Amino acid sequence: MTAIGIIGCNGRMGRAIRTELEAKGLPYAGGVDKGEGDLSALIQRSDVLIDFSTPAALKDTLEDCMLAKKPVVIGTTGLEEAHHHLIDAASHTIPVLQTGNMSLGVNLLAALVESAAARLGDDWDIEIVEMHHRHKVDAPSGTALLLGEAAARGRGIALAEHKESGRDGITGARARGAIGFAALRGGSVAGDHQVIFATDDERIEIGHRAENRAIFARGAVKAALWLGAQSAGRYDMKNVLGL
Ligand SMILES: NC(=O)C1=CN([C@@H]2O[C@H](COP(=O)(O)OP(=O)(O)OC[C@H]3O[C@@H](n4cnc5c(N)ncnc54)[C@H](OP(=O)(O)O)[C@@H]3O)[C@@H](O)[C@H]2O)C=CC1
Ligand SMILES: O=C(O)C1=N[C@H](C(=O)O)C[C@H](O)C1
Repeated sequence: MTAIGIIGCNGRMGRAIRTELEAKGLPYAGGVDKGEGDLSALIQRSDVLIDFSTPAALKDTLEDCMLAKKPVVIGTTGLEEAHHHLIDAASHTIPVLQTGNMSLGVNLLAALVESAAARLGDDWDIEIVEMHHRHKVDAPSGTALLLGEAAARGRGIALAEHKESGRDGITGARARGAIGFAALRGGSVAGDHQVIFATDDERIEIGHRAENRAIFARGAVKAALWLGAQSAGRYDMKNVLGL
């Protein structure tokens, strides 16, 4: 049976994944957390790694996984362009799955958003609103960015060139074709996302609400079991879920 190791094992997601492994009777190879545990030793004794920690940990994780030729599932968000380059480079040596959201619901939502964006012209403004618990440190959320990428793909544009986030003060009118982001933080919200398509006189709103972290943990474990049987390459949840 596939033994799964967790990077960030004591965090909210680390704990949720341990609960999921126990519920499914799957072997837990152990975990590391900030200043706790030996990363290389964990990777050696694991068949697949799951990372829900912090972007700062990613470089060491990928390097050690490459040395040991172990697949890794990356759920950590707040990743920048340089992190994505590291993932691309590692994926030539090992299987790597990275996603801003492990749930079936959000990944299906992304497919719907891509399809709607492909059918609607750029006189339909796209805005993405997300709300998360008060402890979240990154914005926009990884999921909001995943949905923004889906919308941009549908439109045949690059998100980086059309992203508008953090509006404040005299911002000027909205640019035609922009994809906007708004981030709310408060309470214990596990993760709400809404995609709004707005044109003159009408609006389409589609969204997803996570009721707790079990959906992310379930997706992460499913992804790890799937990734353990893949060859080197970069994957996302669409590959796992067959979407
Ligand atoms: N893709 C998805 O589906 C989901 C992604 N996420 C993302 O996962 C990440 C973790 O979320 P969450 O569990 O809520 O956050 P937490 O802060 O609860 O957990 C992160 C854990 O990682 C630890 N950590 C920090 N640095 C390192 C390091 N260098 N090596 C190992 N562990 C480290 C933290 O320790 P300390 O607290 O001491 O810093 C903490 O225990 C976030 O980026 C979040 O956005 C969350 C849910 C779903
Ligand atoms: O930090 C969280 O909690 C979550 N992070 C992910 C994100 O940034 O989208 C996924 C989920 O929404 C919960």
